[in-house]
Amino acid sequence: MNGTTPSLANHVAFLNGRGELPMLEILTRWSRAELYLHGGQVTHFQKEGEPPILFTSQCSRFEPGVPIRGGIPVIFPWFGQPEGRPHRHGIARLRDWALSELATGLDGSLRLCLRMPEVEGGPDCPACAVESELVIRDTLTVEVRVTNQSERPFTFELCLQTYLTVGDVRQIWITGLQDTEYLDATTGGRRARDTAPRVTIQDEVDRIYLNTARPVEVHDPVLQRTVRVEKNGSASTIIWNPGPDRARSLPDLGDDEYLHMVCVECGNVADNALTLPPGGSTALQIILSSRPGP
Ligand SMILES: O=P(O)(O)OC[C@H]1O[C@H](O)[C@H](O)[C@@H](O)[C@@H]1O
Repeated sequence: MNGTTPSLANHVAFLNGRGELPMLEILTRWSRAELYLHGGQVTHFQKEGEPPILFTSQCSRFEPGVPIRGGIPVIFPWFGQPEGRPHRHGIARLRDWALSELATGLDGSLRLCLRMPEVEGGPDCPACAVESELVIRDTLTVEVRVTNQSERPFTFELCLQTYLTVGDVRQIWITGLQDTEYLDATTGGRRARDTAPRVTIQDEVDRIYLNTARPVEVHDPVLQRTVRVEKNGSASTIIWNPGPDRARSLPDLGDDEYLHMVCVECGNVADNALTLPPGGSTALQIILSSRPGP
């Protein structure tokens, strides 16, 4: 390390997090983040002088074998609960990932690489490698790469299920999805087309928008800011808020917490599921940023 590179020790602490699970706390000159090796999951990202950008439930469980409710779960190799699959949203959010690289940039950014334990191949998932790379500064960049290490084509779904903090979900509006077809999970997956310039949320919303590469912005008049979710390598965007009734049925989400979150998930799911040839790789990237004003 040369003299101009900021020292890692001043920026990263290895801690026992909630439930005694291994956690990294990361400080940069712009921001603070937390990352659990469980699920390889970022659970906190906050810019100096702003409310957190990511939401994590106060009621989340932090236990081996159970997903963390909040932050940015990695969903792979299936989305939801297809018939015959053992867990909702796949295996990646249940595994303990390993830290493979940690480095400071000359500008003061922090870069981390993580690896999901090797999948040797079985009925639920063929042999594959799953890695992620995070860059933390005044923005948060997360990239997940999947490589098919098996000898046959591998079809799968992949998604970064970003939970964003909002002041009051009933007052936000979401842009970037106009004229996009979606599957509405609240009506059994019925197809519809969003013609409105803004998505607003007054009750449960659970939509898989298809064939859209556009960034999405969440405009928040209560927190007086706009959060932007840019993406690369993603054809689907999912918008989810459980609304009051579903929130009450989720044991790891407080009854009123649905008011303070919205998921803007980027990936390739449903019609946009990916197929990799043997040896093939794919990368999915999101970049989260915020600016003042709704
Ligand atoms: O409760 P989970 O398994 O974490 O799923 C939480 C939510 O994830 C996605 O957003 C899906 O579109 C929703 O249907 C689901 O309810």
